[in-house]
Amino acid sequence: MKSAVIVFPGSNCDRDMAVALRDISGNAPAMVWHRETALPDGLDLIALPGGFSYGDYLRSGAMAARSPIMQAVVDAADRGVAVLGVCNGFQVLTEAGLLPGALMRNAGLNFVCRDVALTVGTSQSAFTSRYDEGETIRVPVAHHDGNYFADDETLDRLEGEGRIAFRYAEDVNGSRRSIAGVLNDSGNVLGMMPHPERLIEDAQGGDDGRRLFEGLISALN
Ligand SMILES: NC(=O)CC[C@H](N)C(=O)O
Repeated sequence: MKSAVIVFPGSNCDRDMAVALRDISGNAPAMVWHRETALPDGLDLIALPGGFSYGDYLRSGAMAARSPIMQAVVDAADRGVAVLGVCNGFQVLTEAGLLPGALMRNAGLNFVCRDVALTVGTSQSAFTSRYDEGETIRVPVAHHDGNYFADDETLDRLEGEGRIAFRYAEDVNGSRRSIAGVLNDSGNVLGMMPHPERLIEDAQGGDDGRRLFEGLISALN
């Protein structure tokens, strides 16, 4: 599998994402600085990592979504290349219009940094194929802007089309309908606030995040 990790000024989970992709796929991803305007040829996966791009100024992800590389990311997503946005990466994907909705300040106005229980919303996507629908997993979150908002019509459509990949199984940040991760209408773009790349081996306290990468890699190979 050929992958790339986009690095923005203020990204801080780019190396964790690179280690997860390298260890699980056997190939190190290309690290692509946000000022580039083209991606490497033949990519199977583009990962937008967590962090605090542009210091979260304006709105989390808003300025990164306008970085030069993002046009190439949008074009690749439109061609069907898999795109995974984690935490700040999810915020960038909504700001770039690749996913519906917005990530607002957490309902409690606190930065939430802990493992949370998630329910898998669908196993009918490359990203979630190694999970069972309805399964509960534990994955860490670390964010202050994870409160997912979309209007009722959008939420109904996401539910009806099986595009809610993960839900919080406990109260975390006030997200509407407990949404923790959503897919685009083609199923090749996933944004999620929890960090699967931080939980890929027992030394990290568990490996519930590993199956996301395993499923994706087997679907893309
Ligand atoms: N870990 C992260 O990616 C943090 C995301 C984001 N900047 C927030 O705190 O909401």
